[in-house]
This record gives sequence, C-alpha cells and structure tokens, in this order.
Amino acid sequence: MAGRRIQRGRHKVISFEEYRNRVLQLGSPVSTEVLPLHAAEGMVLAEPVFARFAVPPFDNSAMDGFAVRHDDIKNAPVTLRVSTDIPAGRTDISPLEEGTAARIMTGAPVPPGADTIIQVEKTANAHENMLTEAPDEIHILEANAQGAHVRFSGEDIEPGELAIDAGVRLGPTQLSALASIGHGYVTVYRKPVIGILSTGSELRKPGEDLLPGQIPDSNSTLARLMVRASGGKDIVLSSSSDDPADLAKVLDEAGTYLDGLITTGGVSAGAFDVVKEYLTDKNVEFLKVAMQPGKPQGLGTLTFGDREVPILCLPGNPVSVFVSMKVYGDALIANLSGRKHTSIPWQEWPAGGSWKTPEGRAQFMPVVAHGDTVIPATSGGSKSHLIYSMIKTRGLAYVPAEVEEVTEGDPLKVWWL
Ligand SMILES: Nc1nc2c(c(=O)[nH]1)N[C@H]1C(S)=C(S)[C@@H](COP(=O)(O)OP(=O)(O)OC[C@H]3O[C@@H](n4cnc5c(N)ncnc54)[C@H](O)[C@@H]3O)O[C@H]1N2
Ligand code: MOO
Repeated sequence: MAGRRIQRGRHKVISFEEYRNRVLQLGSPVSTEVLPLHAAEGMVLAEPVFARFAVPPFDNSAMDGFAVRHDDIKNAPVTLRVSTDIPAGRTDISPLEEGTAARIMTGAPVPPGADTIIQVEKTANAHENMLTEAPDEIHILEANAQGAHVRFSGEDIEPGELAIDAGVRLGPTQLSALASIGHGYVTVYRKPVIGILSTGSELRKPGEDLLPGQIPDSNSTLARLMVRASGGKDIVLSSSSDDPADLAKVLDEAGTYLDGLITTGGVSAGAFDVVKEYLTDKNVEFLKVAMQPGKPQGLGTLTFGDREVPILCLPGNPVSVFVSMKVYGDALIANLSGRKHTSIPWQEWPAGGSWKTPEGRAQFMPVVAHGDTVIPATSGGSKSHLIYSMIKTRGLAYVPAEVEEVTEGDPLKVWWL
C-alpha cells in the first residue's frame, strides 16, 4: 500500500508503512568488535565470512562398516579380506588394496581407491565385525550402489565460497556453521545499548503495592525483553514522573552512554503528556499513525554534546507497546545493530470469524490459529490495555486501514510470533 499523509488536527496522520519506512531510516550501525563464536550469539555479522575449509573437509563414511571398490562387490554376495582398520580421526590413510575392504567408522576418511561403503548390517555375522579387533575377512551379503554412504568433500560448501554475508544475525546454527568452516572468531556489531524509559506518575515497580489510581509498570519489562530479543542491550532508566524536569535529568545522564532510546507513555493528547511536552522542541516529531493499537508515536534524534541518539516514543498502553516494539522498536534495533533483514514475515491466513475494525486505521489484531484459520486471541480483540491477555496471543493479523470489517474467510496477513 502506498504511504498516505493526511493532515488532521494538530498532528500529521501517516500510514503504518510510511512510518515504518521512516523508522528504518533512523540511526546507523554502532561500532564493531571481534568475539569468539560463543560470545557472538544474537549479534550481527559486520563483514562477509568466507569458508576456509570445505564441508565435509574430506570424503568420509556415513556408516560404520567397510569401505570397498564398487567393482569388487557389485556381484555380491562376495567375501573380501579386510586389509586395514580406519577409526574416525586417523590421518595416515593409504590407498585401498584392490580386492580388499577397509573397516571404517562413521566420520572416518574414505581411503583413496574406495568409492562405496557397505554398512556392517549388510555383512554376515555383523555383530562379530565390530569388535575391537577388525575381522580378517568379511562376507558381504548384498551390494550397495556406487558411492553409497560416502559423504563427499565440499558437498555442503567449498573453500573460498561466501558462507554468511554481513548484516546477518548470528544464532546457534550460523555460529556452528562458522566453526565448521574454520573460524573461531567473528567481527560483529556490538549490541546497541537501548535505554527504556517508562513515564507516568501512576507507575509503581513490579511487585509493589498500589494506592488507588496507581498501576504496576509492566511496559519496562515488556520493552526491555523485546529489546533483548531484537539484539539490543537493554538498560531500564529509572522511571520518570510526569514532571519535565525529572525527565530532563534522567535523559541528560543517560545520553552520555546510550545508542538508542525508547520511551513509553506520555505521547497522546493529555494535559500531563510529559514526553511530548519536553521533546517536541528537541528534534522529536510526534504524529499519529493510522493504526490500532499504537496510534500516537514519536521519533527523532536527540543530541547530547557530540552524541546523536535516535529515539522512539511509544504510546503508554501496554498492547500498543507490544505491537510498536514488534513493528518499530525491532526496526530501530536492526539499524543500530547492522541487521539488514527487516521485512516482516507475513503469511496469508483466512479469517475464522468476523469483526469490526477501527475506521481509517490499520488494525493489528492479536490472533491464534483455529484449524486452518485465525481468530482473535481474546474476546477483547485489539484493545490496547489488555496486557494480561497478550499471553494468549500467537500472532498479529494485519487488517489494512481501508477495511472496516473483517468477514469470515477474508484473507489476512499474519505475523506468527
Ligand atoms: N483525547 C485523546 N486521548 C487519547 C488519544 C487521542 O487520540 N486523543 N489516544 C489514545 C491512544 S490510542 C493511546 S495509545 C493512548 C496513549 O497515551 P499515552 O502515550 O499518552 O500514554 P499514557 O497516557 O501515559 O498511558 C496510557 C495508558 O497506558 C498505561 N500505562 C502507561 N505506562 C504504563 C506502563 N509503564 N506500564 C503499564 N501501563 C502503562 C496508563 O496507565 C494508561 O492507562 O492515549 C489515548 N488517549
Ligand atoms: O492506538 Mo492506542 O495505541 O489504541 O491504544
């Protein structure tokens, strides 16, 4: 959908797509560091990595059994003398003598001349053929096709090939792949340090008792863990009250070390919307995004001395924070951590029910699978204060702004979480 910009009231209204594109322009990658593989989990590769070794590095056996020349066994049953024994890790391998078999273990190098592996189960008296001492001869009961159970050098990757490109986030499979191709260290972007600041005089720390009118601060926990999941290093700044002087003090201190800042609350139209009040004339733009939840948003770059710190200001409602962190917070952290893959992995699923959606705003409906359809995860739909019910959510279904009612069977774009 093309981005649209409508002037309505004091704030610009822009589409979800346009706003996300703006967030994707915010900030640039932080500095890099060289780390041992195990310490780079969840970080983003800063330069392309090429294979030093092939995978597999040498032709080897996929079975415990016997390495043979196919010519010698193609007319099995046949008896062959066992001329050598090759455990995994043996490095002094001579060519296989013609008309003989080499006992070989899984992962051991296939001797030159051999082209086929016969697994031990295909030999007579198999249980006697895998004792400590190799047998003098074996009786092969049945032939295998030429090349059977040989894992060929380079069949997965050849030396010199590009293994993983810069901009890819590293998880267990990528890091073990790098180990397998000969690398012990990687150059990655350090994890960007993201400050999380929940604002509101009504907030109490998790676990604290409440006076009437107070609520537990659940956004700090939500946002910090979503920062971590996106590849940032989370720092929760002490919550600020609704007093701008308080906010100024917290920010000036944090501005000396943060790479990015995410605030929650205080961005809508209220009399005490401190974030908006304090940051409006500090290069932060506040606008309305045509989406629900997550309508009021702010973005910009704060300057602290010679440091520039990109900032996102999310609305305070907890479900709005969840959706905003998924679609915008993650995009900011991708920019700062050098991650290039930012597209949302939408899948098309049919609606399993019917519901009304907010007029003129795209909806992000928390959903669960119901057979091969999706239905709202809770009876409250996408109401942005139902933080407890978010635990039932398995995906977010996107309903475009121009759709005002979803009817059973309508195709929906779903982002499974
Ligand atoms: N007159 C209007 N009022 C509102 C509008 C509007 O357009 N015109 N927009 C509504 C929408 S949509 C949203 S979303 C909220 C956003 O409000 P704020 O960002 O200013 O957030 P707060 O007012 O501070 O809080 C909203 C809500 O969320 C609760 N909250 C806040 N922080 C936390 C936290 N850390 N943990 C848990 N819950 C939190 C807070 O108690 C409020 O209930 O504005 C609407 N109003
Ligand atoms: O857009 Mo608000 O985020 O619905 O609650």
